[in-house]
Amino acid sequence: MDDNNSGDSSASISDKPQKWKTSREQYGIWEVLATPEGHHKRYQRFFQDLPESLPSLYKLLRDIFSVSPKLVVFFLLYQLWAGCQEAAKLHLSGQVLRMIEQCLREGVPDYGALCYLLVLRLVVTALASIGYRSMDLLDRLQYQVASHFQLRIMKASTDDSSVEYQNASNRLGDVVVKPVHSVFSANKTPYLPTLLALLGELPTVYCAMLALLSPKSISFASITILQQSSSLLARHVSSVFSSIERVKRNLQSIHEMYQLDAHGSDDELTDPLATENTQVGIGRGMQFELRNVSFAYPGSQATRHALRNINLSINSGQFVVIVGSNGSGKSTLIKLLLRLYSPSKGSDKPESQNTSGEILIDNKPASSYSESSLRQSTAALSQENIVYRGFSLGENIGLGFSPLISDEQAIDLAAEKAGATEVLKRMKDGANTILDPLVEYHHFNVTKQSDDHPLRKILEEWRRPVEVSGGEKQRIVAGRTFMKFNSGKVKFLAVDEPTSALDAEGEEFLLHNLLKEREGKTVVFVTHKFGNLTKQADLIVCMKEGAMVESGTHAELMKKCGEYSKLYNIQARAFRDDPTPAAASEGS
Ligand SMILES: Nc1ncnc2c1ncn2[C@@H]1O[C@H](COP(=O)(O)OP(=O)(O)OP(=O)(O)O)[C@@H](O)[C@H]1O
Repeated sequence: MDDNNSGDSSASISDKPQKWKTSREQYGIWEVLATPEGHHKRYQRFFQDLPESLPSLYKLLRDIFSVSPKLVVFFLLYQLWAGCQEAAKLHLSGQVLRMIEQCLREGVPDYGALCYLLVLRLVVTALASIGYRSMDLLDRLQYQVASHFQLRIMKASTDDSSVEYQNASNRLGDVVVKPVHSVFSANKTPYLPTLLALLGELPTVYCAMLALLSPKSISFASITILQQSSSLLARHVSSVFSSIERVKRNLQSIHEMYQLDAHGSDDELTDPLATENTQVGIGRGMQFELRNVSFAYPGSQATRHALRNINLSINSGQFVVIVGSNGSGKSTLIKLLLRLYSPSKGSDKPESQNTSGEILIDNKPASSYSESSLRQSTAALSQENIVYRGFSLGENIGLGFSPLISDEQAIDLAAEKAGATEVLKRMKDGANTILDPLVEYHHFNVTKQSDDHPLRKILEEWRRPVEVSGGEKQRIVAGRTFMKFNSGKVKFLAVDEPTSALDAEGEEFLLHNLLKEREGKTVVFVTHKFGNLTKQADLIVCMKEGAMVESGTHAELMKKCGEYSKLYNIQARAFRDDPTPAAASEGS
């Protein structure tokens, strides 16, 4: 969003004299534009538009009725009842009080009439509570009406997809527009709210009984005080109940939050990474040792492990390349090194029976490091290109190291290393471009206004999509990784095939620049593309079906003529004049 005028609470937006006065205000990250209008003007406009809108309103009501006549009739009856119930309750209360007054004055109680009125009052209260619960049916009506109109819009604007929509909608069944757990628990306890509403009537029943049985022991003042204090009490009790309910719902999250907090602060004291940072500073990459690591994804239905019996040592500062066919476990291995998963994590869960082994980082168990310090010490670049909504492209890069999120120079440098400079230059607003700004309009139908309305013009401009290609997104995300290096704390760089959408030149540029950042870091790349990368690697790990089948340098593995050399030759063959397997098998 353009915030050039932030803080200017009533700057005029257009140069031309307009009949609209537009104000611009900043609320946090939101920039709010408005053309304030007096109430009388709004009503005037409403009444002017009314005759034109009446036929459409009539059609709408007819359509809603056609969707579900039964529910509509129920809705109307409910509205009628909702309007009457409070009046009925008030009327009956008055009758009961009059009857009690008569008892006190004349001392001759009319048992039958008083009991009749009390029962009637209780029935009305119960009906009011049941009626309120029937709002679920109205939710259902709302859902049916919404689907009906969505289908109509689809039919009018597009093609056959409306048939698919209708089928999908039919499959959804009679759902209500509410979280399913609230529907479930509401159905489980249908009588509780009614019972609570009836309990609220107890003071009235008590007064009536007292007036009948012992008229001398009560007075009007005591009845009034009892009624007032009991309604106050009922309100407080119900608010206590709802607070308990809220606490109950959030108890687990509160508990988890404090556990996280406690875990974080304990770890900070004992975290080997934190101590090393302060004692010897950075200067060497992380060292990894995997001992007999087997791993299955929690809850996975796969019949074989994602990783099987991996024994691997990665020395500090090494450049390692992991290769292997699809599904061989390369990304999983990286995720374990990044401790996004852990072979022993969640050992109390049944699925962890499928995971075993140990990962050591700098000769200490990976679990002895806090997750937060590991996150600080690692930088990961993967195939996922997430550009966060609501942030500018520059901020998306800056998020890699948030203390410098407003530092244009640092962002420009990171963008340059990732090959994203041209992407930013291409945009009208450069690094300030927001790909998909969050735009809301409220209260006032901007799109219905005349073409020269200032808000309409701005809305159209904001909604105009800014397109970037997949490769350009990859460059922005790579910029975020380069930004993270500014922290000076990164000791491990994990790169998982981040160049799938990049052109050959962009790929080479990015990989070259990433390798230039090797100093003081252990670097692990996952790749399908052999060649320069594997030839430069200190160690190549070759994976097949979850197992590590080979490891060594390019020259060592080519001599072995095993899995690595087979995969390498398949790629090399494509670049040879004589692409026959025989020619290819001659080696590197
Ligand atoms: N989140 C997950 N949940 C369950 N199983 C998974 C998950 N991610 C991967 N797997 C499974 O684990 C195995 C190894 O997957 P992994 O992504 O590590 O392979 P890969 O070698 O990186 O493959 P590719 O070259 O296609 O990226 C595969 O069988 C895959 O289906």
